[in-house]
Amino acid sequence: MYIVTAKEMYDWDRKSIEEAGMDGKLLMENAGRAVAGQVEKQVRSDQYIIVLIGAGNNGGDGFVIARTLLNKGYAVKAWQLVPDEKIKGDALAHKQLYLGAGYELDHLTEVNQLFRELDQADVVIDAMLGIGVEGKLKSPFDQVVAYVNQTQAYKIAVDIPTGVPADEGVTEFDGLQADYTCIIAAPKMSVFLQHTAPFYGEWEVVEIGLPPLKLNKPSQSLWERYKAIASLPKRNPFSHKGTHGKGLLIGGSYLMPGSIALSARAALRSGAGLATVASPGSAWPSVSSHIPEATAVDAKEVNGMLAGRLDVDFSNFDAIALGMGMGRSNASQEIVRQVMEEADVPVLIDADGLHHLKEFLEVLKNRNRPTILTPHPGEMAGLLGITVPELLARPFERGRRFACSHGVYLVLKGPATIITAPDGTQVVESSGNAGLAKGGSGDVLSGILLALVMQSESISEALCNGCFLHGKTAELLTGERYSQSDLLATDLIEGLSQSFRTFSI
Ligand SMILES: NC(=O)C1=CN([C@@H]2O[C@H](COP(=O)(O)OP(=O)(O)OC[C@H]3O[C@@H](n4cnc5c(N)ncnc54)[C@H](OP(=O)(O)O)[C@@H]3O)[C@@H](O)[C@H]2O)[C@@H](O)CC1
Ligand SMILES: Nc1ncnc2c1ncn2[C@@H]1O[C@H](COP(=O)(O)OP(=O)(O)O)[C@@H](O)[C@H]1O
Ligand SMILES: [K+]
Repeated sequence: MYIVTAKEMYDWDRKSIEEAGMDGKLLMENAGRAVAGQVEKQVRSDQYIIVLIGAGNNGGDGFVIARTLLNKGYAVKAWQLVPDEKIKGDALAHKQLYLGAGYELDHLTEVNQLFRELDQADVVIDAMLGIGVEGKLKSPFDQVVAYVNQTQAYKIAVDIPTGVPADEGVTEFDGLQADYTCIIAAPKMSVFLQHTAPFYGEWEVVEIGLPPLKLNKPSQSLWERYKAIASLPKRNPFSHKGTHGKGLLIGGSYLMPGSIALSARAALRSGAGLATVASPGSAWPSVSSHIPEATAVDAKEVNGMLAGRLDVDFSNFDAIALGMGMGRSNASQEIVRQVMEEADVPVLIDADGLHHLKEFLEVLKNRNRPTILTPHPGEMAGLLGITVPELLARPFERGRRFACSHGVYLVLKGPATIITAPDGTQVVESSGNAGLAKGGSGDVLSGILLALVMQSESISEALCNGCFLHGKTAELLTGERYSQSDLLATDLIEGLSQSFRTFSI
């Protein structure tokens, strides 16, 4: 499923009408009917529904929704919030169909009158503004949105909650706080941004009859369950341990032995054939006690942290993951540089590895084999030299620019993880929950990603599937045995079995 900007959505609309011969009024009918269908699943016919209608095509959808629900016997009142002359084009055509069907329309003359009605409503359908919103909400929408937000009614937004921008980059706005949003045709970018996503509530996308073959393909899409099921690695009955990849994991330190142990264990639980750990000797007993299946290589250390160069032939491995629990000692930086310059295999860099890498980012451009960076927003902001709020205001654009200019795969982690390929293609993986907001989940993810990179033809698919398994495991576990509060990274590793059995079929 594609993720669109407002411009891409308008472009789809235009192409459907101008090049594929669709009729704008038909698209609006389809949109309104599809939304009404979702409303019917959630609302009883004895509940009092108010539909709030604005001036543009979002308001046009509102007329269709109100008419469709009234046709089916629902208790609906439609309120037009703008003067008659503001309603034009397809929206006007649907207003006329609404009135032609004999239904009543209330006009906003005095807001307190509407507010009294809103106090009585069980359900409010927000068809005030959609993707056409520009700037801060003007009167009366600013007052109406503020009032609706504090009512008890169940709030359903059409396409996008009023006031919320469709695109990234706008951080100051007043938005309607929806319980549920019925999104038209494709999710907008703001569904996945941390400052806008909460306004959507639960959301679903409805299909409205746009002709897919005639539409431009946006460079952002959403990773979905069916894609994971089709592309997760399958075990060959005649395989041996070498078939599934020999991974080298570099990291850990005397005071942080847990991270690398979590990564190594997650890699083996995710199908890797062999996991070899390069950690300081002082950390190794602790690491091996958590993952006896892993082997070790000798590594020099100073003050319990990796130091100097590793005496390892990187060509003996199929991929490397670097940085988990490594610590930030200057002495460890040399290893990061060595791996980046000498390892002719895919390399994943996480955590403290990213901190060291920041000092010599130019090395990325010289690598012949894939490099994967897996920062959380704090680490990404550090790589870019900006603040976290600056990053989160435009994570798609910032991430794309960085991945393209440095030639890397970027896994920008968060509630919605944005995976960018070096060609700028972006996939959002949005599974998981706040059970993952705990130290160690990132280390588990690194191990899963390492394993999948070694077992997949496509790096992008491996990264999407790795994030999918990580998030889905958290969902499965918190739906059964655990809660989001008590879930540990170690539980996540053991829970991977359940995800593989569910999705890798
Ligand atoms: N394929 C498709 O794309 C389909 C799209 N469809 C639907 O169309 C929607 C997009 O419709 P759209 O383009 O008419 O924009 P929309 O969001 O209704 O707003 C425009 C109005 O808002 C007003 N306005 C703007 N900013 C404002 C502010 N700050 N404060 C106050 N007012 C403000 C602006 O007023 P003006 O500035 O002109 O006074 C103008 O009148 C889309 O979300 C979906 O629901 C479906 O029907 C089916 C097919
Ligand atoms: N609220 C959340 N919802 C979904 N996923 C989350 C949430 N919080 C964190 N995650 C996921 O958990 C992981 C945390 O990684 P990271 O911050 O590197 O953790 P750590 O370094 O502590 O192990 C990422 O994959 C992130 O996407
Ligand atoms: K809306």
